[in-house]
Amino acid sequence: MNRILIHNNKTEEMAKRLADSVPDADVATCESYEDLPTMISAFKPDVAYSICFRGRAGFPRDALLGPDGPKWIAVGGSGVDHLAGWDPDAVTVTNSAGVAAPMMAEYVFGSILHFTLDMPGLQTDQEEREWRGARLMTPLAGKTMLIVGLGHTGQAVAARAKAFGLHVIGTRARPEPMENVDEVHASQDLQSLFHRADFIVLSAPLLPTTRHMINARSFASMKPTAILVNVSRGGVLDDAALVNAMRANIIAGAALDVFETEPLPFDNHIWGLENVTVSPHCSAVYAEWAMQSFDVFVENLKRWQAGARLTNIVDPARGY
Ligand SMILES: NC(=O)C1=CN([C@@H]2O[C@H](COP(=O)(O)OP(=O)(O)OC[C@H]3O[C@@H](n4cnc5c(N)ncnc54)[C@H](O)[C@@H]3O)[C@@H](O)[C@H]2O)C=CC1
Ligand SMILES: O=C(O)C(=O)CO
Repeated sequence: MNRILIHNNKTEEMAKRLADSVPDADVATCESYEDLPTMISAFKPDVAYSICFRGRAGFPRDALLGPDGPKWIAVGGSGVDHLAGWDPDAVTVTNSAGVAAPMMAEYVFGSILHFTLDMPGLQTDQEEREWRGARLMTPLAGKTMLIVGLGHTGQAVAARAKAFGLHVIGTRARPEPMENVDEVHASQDLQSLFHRADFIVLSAPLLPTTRHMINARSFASMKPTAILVNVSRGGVLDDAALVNAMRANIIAGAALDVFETEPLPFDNHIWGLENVTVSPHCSAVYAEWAMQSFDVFVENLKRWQAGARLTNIVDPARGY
């Protein structure tokens, strides 16, 4: 019988789903970061379904990857940077990439439209009961969107971008032609693309090679009218460079869902920047997301028990 540990902040429904779908499993649950190390040494799980549900600070990575840790860690999201450095010969890491991609694409377009329809200006007029007349709208059709990271999320964004009539260019680790993307470029060509983009969407994994991939040099090449949306990881973007760029009006707007430090500290300068929206790492979160992600794991668990190859295995060097 397999020992399966569910490490999440809503374990009850998951344990029930597991009991229904995989009845011959010994299941334990843990809803905190603090209790996980003790739980792992007592229970010695074969498998852990684990999600980074409270931010990276205090995440019990070492317990999960330690000698009593599971042989398979199924991450209930897409990003696995909180487990960075795992040895793939000792532990297999899988994810649920793709589940939240449609939601994140809606977040991206909601954020862009917030700026292009001048929602802040309209809100001000309404609050002041002031019929100021037309505020200038910016149509999306004919503009260029640069998607940095054409994986599940990037491709979901691209599909919606095409419906808006955007010209879509993007980068990925292995460039190959793909639907809804007019030009797919290699990741190392990124710097040469910024000057063409009206909208820049970050959806690449955080790796040593992508840390601060968007930096002062990148901002210097962007259009002053550019709008940046980051739904990937805070570390992909150099926060200090962003603060400088926004203060100097080097770009027009930014929508940020992820930050180098999460939760974003009270005194962080980003909170007070003009033309910047801040959301607390929630672009993927909707009511059904947790269980839909868990279902990816359950299907994989059936494969594991049948001795078949797992899906969604993440390569630690590539991050996907
Ligand atoms: N804000 C949130 O709540 C969420 C954030 N994420 C973040 O977004 C990232 C992407 O998520 P998915 O689309 O599901 O991942 P995915 O694994 O489907 O795609 C990642 C893509 O990034 C590309 N890539 C790798 N290195 C690159 C580089 N140097 N430059 C450009 N592209 C590169 C790969 O070719 C791959 O196509 C995750 O790693 C995670 O960090 C994912 C889901 C939710
Ligand atoms: O799936 C991910 O990587 C997330 O960040 C979910 O919040």
